[in-house]
Amino acid sequence: MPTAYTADQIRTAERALMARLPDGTLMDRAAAGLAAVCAGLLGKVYGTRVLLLIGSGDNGGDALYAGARLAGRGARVEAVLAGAKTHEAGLEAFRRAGGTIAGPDALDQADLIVDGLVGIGATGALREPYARLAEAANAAPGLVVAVDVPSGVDASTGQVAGAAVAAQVTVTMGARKTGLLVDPGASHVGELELIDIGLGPYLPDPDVVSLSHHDVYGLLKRPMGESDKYRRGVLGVAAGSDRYTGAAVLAVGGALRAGAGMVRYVGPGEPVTQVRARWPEAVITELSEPSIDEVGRVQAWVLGPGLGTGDWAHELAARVLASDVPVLIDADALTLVAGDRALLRRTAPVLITPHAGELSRLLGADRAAIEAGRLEHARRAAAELGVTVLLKGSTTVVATRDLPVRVNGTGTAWLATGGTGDVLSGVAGALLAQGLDCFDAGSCGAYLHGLAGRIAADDAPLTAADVAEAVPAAIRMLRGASRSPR
Ligand SMILES: NC(=O)C1=CN([C@@H]2O[C@H](COP(=O)(O)OP(=O)(O)OC[C@H]3O[C@@H](n4cnc5c(N)ncnc54)[C@H](O)[C@@H]3O)[C@@H](O)[C@H]2O)[C@@H](O)CC1
Ligand SMILES: [K+]
Repeated sequence: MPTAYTADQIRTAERALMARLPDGTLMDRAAAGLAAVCAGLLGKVYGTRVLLLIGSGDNGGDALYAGARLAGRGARVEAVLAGAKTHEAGLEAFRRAGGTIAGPDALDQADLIVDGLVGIGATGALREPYARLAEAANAAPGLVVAVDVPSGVDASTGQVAGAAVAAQVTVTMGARKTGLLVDPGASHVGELELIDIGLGPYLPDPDVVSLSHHDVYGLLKRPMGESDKYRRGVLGVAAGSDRYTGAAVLAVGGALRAGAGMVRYVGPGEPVTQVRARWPEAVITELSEPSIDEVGRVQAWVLGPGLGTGDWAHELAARVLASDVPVLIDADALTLVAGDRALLRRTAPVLITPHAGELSRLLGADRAAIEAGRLEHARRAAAELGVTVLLKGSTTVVATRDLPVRVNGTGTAWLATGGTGDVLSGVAGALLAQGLDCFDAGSCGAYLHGLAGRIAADDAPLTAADVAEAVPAAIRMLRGASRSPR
């Protein structure tokens, strides 16, 4: 399971490791790894032009030592010294190897630009001249390799407060940093290369984790010989209204494709007609009153897509939430809960699946602040509301109390289209009904949904129905990856 850490966690581990090693060993390991990645990108190192952007700390030191190694292999290496001071020993090694100092104009001639401005020691938005150099590097024609963290990205949170380097490759030292996995930071990273500097034994419990194919395949339930549809999990779906019918069709579709043993759909006349036409597999209860008394036993509910937010919807939500099984709350039901927090007073578990706008209503926080600080707000919602939170968006994160947040690594920008959230609630709901807890159902649901999105899109537009359709292919892909040697 890939793990990531805050800057403070990394520093503490580095101190413990450094105490056991001769001075300079870690930086030497870091620089060797960085130089090897740069050499791989350059192909033939001899005769190429490399430009280092050097800040005042050890991040610049890494870059200078790596630059010295590349100069030793015949590259023409220049450094722009951006800080009031420079890592002395690194600069000396760089000069000894034939490296020279240049002005920012040299950026345009470089085949490869190494961003050694700041790493885990940065605080706040990049100051000048760093900010200007970061933007010039992004505009220059050469490949950009970030050392440890793209400068301008907060290593611990992924927040980007101003200008930031957008790298093609980020070479990170010792362990992944949380900010490399969470947007907006994650979108500045490019390919992520992890250099082993021996930090492993000194690392604490991770700040965040991201699941792999193998992890998700291991968490999913598979039908056994004695399974029947009831044992495979019955999901109730309370969704749709006479005004919004599509959401119900998509949520039921997501649930069926993700392997629910049975889906019991409840709703008013219009969506019932649509669901019946599209999904003859669903068992349907048409509601004239907002009640679930006539619905048979279910192991979990999905509540909310297209439900509406009037009195009828409120009453149905109250009835579903009064049940004693896990409930996934999405879309309109999140609006209902934001207006009436008492609905959340229940003993069985709750998984909420908001996007930033829905979470802003639940927390009374600014939407832009949530987009900028996804982790912090997902954690806060889990703590304040006592629920598991799946915060949707460019990086989906799943938070629950007292466990490292799970950051979803699948997905594609093509998923940002109407109805995909309804499919996700069906997929995660099916996993809840199969007996996964809210945290596993949310994180595996997001993972499968993202993977299905990639399969469905294949670099072209998709519809929400395509995503539901691709869920079985996503599950097969997990199986294939889990079988092959790792
Ligand atoms: N500590 C270690 O043993 C190792 C550290 N390594 C490298 O060292 C880095 C950390 O080095 P440092 O702790 O020296 O910190 P950094 O080099 O990340 O940055 C600190 C310097 O940047 C300046 N700075 C901070 N915020 C700024 C801003 N917003 N705009 C402009 N300047 C700003 C500070 O004044 C300080 O001089 C890691 O990211 C990694 O690259 C690696 O060599 C591995 C080993
Ligand atoms: K950097």
